[in-house]
Amino acid sequence: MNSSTKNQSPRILMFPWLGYGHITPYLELAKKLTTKGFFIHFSIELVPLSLEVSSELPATLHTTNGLPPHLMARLKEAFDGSAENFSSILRELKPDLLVFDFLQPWAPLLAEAEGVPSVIFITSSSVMTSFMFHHFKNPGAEFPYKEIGFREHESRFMDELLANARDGVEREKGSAGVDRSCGIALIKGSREIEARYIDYVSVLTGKRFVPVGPLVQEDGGCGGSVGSSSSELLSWLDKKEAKSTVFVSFGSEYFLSKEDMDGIAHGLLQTKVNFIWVVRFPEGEVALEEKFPEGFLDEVGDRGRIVRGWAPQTRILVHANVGGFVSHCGWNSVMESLKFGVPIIAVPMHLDQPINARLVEEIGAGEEVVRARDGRLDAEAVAAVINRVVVGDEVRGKAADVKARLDLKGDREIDEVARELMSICGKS
Ligand SMILES: O=c1ccn([C@@H]2O[C@H](COP(=O)(O)OP(=O)(O)O[C@H]3O[C@H](CO)[C@@H](O)[C@H](O)[C@H]3O)[C@@H](O)[C@H]2O)c(=O)[nH]1
Repeated sequence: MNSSTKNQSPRILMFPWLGYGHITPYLELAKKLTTKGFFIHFSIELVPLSLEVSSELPATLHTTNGLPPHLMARLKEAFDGSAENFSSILRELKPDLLVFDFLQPWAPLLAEAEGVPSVIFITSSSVMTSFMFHHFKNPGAEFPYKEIGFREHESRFMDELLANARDGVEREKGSAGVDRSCGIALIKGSREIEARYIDYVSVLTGKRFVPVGPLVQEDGGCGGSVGSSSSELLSWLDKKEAKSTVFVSFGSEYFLSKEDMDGIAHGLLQTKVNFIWVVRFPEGEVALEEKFPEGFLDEVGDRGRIVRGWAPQTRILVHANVGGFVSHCGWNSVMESLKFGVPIIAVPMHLDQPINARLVEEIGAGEEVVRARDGRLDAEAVAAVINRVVVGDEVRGKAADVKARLDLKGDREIDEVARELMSICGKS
């Protein structure tokens, strides 16, 4: 954008939390808003990592998952310690608006001191956000939507979330920064699938939540180039039959346990579907034979592809030969699958994922593999759900309906967001 456009356009400073699942929705929102006449500044690298944290970080670790708790606390401190740098950025840029993440609820206070209004943008689902606020505001009371909740074997996740929430309650009086958001709160998602949860979280917080839409690239990013190993993978997929292949991936942070690896591997073997499975391990490069059940890789042959570390997920999901997504139900993965009409075989792991998986079942665009009472992932259950979702018509049909509804909605949600933000910037 040239400097004259920059001078006339309302300028937004975006400040996501430094995690892949947070940065990408902020980038997608930024791209959409530039098409609606905004100029975007993007700030992510603020942490003074010279703080003793960096020397102690294990070399193979690429996420905060599995980070020793004392280092996690230190990392959080380092993030909070970036406040001073952030103030100077605000002073220098003097944006018309700050868009901030709920994990950095101190940012709007600094913006206020510089006379800059702020709007929160939450990258989690509305179902999860309303569920959490319900528990902040009404401890002990049952969530009004009965199908949404943790199962017995997942109770520790609820404890985990509430422990985080308690931290938030102490630091932010339970608002996670929503109170400081100017007029509205933005959230990733669409009224087409979450209307009642968007309304409920608005009631709970007294703040109008405005969904920004799925924020998924229309064509799965097919315009850009991919590396040679990815292009070889996509050529392999081209040769398979329509809707014959499942994509198996568990986001950017989680490492599967040995038991879950076995359950999924044996489950896949019991079906006839083709598959692409993205695997990563906390210890970095290890021999695949050590990680999969004995004989698995030979038995699979050309029916499956194992990808180490990272695959072009959206390109795979948009491909006509993909018929299902075995997913942990991270919110970005759910939105990508729904946007491309790919039915979900839900295998939630932790955090918000079980709640997102219940939503996927509720809207009918997928089915969950229900674990045994002790949390075990049963191969027969994995295979049965894959077969129902990929080979049967019912779930696929519902996923196609959801896609059609999201497509029909088009850019109307982002148009509304742009109108709201223009008015907060005082430009409408
Ligand atoms: O091989 C891969 C793996 C992931 N992705 C992309 O990475 C993102 C993954 O995001 P998500 O599905 O949300 O999973 P996580 O990375 O696990 O996200 C974290 O953040 C989410 C949003 O707050 C939460 O819902 C999750 O529980 C939490 O683990 C998606 O855009 C994927 O397309 C790839 O492109 N290739």
